Amino acid sequence: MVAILNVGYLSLLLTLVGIFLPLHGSAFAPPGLSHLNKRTVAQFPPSQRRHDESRLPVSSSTQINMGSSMNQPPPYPIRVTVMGGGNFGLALATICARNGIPVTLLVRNQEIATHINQKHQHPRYMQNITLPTRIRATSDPNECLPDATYIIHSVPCQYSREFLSSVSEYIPPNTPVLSASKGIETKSLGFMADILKECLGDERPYAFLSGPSFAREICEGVATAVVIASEDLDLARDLATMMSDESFRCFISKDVVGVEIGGAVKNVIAIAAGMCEGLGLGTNAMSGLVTRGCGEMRRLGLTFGARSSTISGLSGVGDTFGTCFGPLSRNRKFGYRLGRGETMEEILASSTEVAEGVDTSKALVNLIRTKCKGYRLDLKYPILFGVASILEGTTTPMEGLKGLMSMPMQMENFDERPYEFVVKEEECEP
Ligand SMILES: NC(=O)C1=CN([C@@H]2O[C@H](COP(=O)(O)OP(=O)(O)OC[C@H]3O[C@@H](n4cnc5c(N)ncnc54)[C@H](O)[C@@H]3O)[C@@H](O)[C@H]2O)C=CC1
Ligand SMILES: O=C(CO)COP(=O)(O)O
Repeated sequence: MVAILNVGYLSLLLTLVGIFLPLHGSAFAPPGLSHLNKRTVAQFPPSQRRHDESRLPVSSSTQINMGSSMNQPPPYPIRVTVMGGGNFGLALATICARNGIPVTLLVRNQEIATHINQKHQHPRYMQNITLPTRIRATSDPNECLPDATYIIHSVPCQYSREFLSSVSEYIPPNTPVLSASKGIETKSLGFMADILKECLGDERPYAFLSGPSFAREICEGVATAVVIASEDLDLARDLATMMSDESFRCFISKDVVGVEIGGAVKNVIAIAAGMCEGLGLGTNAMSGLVTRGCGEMRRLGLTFGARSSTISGLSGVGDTFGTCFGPLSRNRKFGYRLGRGETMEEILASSTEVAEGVDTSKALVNLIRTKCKGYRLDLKYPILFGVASILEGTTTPMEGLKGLMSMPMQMENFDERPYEFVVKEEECEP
């Protein structure tokens, strides 16, 4: 009996190890940077060689105090700057620091930078988390952007344009930028890819990180899997290799649109899921709502050229599950309070956290109205339109629920052929 249990335990352990092994590592390769460590010191990641040869090797300021770390630094000079010292910026900087990479956090205020440098904690975000000593913070873009090998952007979507415009002059034309922000800008109806290209130019290589990845769990070193998408697969591969370690596993993709649509829509579905819980509904309602929400995400994704497999992947269904069912989501919490009967004004006045789904919801329905063909789009996207009208104050969560429950009968999947046709086809089969 003990032997059987041990075999079962061992195979479960091996499965988990398989899921979270670093991107290029063989089953028993050392964790983190295993692929990069195979390269000689003279070699650099292919995306860097191609885009930025003139700027390698980087300045000697790379050799800052390494502090204590689990992993060895990569065998070539590299430095990362994370723009945005909020929850996720801190988490992304922590991942890089854990992998031995000198990382600078660009924050808005020098007092916060000094606090982080001295106490290795953020005064406001990530309470009770001690940051790796390798993370340095500054409020001076000139100090950390011109010689960064990679720049990570982690400022909320609605503030990104203003922020990027203020720092663009410090970012050299070829430096690759990895965006971790999720959402659609209300003014332009653009995704992060559009905002970045408009603010930093469309020649530079961009990548987009998304998936179920709560900042706190990352900082606590709990196993997390994400996807990094880029039209430049070499860049996605290099970033994924650089960031993957024993607790952070990056997959790669070329489907930027799909990854961005998932990241934006899941926040709106999470608000709906929170309302469902706040209304006191049960597991049946929640499961039905989230599944139908993912269907709307897929419909929108396919309209915009995303791959169906991306929607069912980490950045789509995966992040939707994390955000709708996990306790940490700010969007789910926002929806919960709405479902309990609080008004938008009350929630906004008493909350220090940004629920990005609120703005994204507005942007999404405008985007659908502008870009999608057909009439009664609200019947094609009832959850997305329903959340928007609740946030606008034209419907209550209870009325929204009643609306969903009295929808006209329709095929479960929008791309299914009508039933009669399928029957006829089957009848014709030999
Ligand atoms: N928190 C999380 O667990 C995750 C967050 N993300 C994404 O990362 C991005 C950043 O999110 P968080 O770090 O959680 O946000 P946050 O609300 O914790 O921090 C926002 C940061 O942006 C900075 N900022 C720069 N310009 C700003 C301006 N004009 N107004 C307000 N803030 C400004 C703030 O100083 C702050 O450091 C978001 O798009 C979010 O969707 C993605 C995955 C997980
Ligand atoms: O995107 C997230 C986790 O993947 C964070 O979600 P919230 O913004 O709802 O907290």
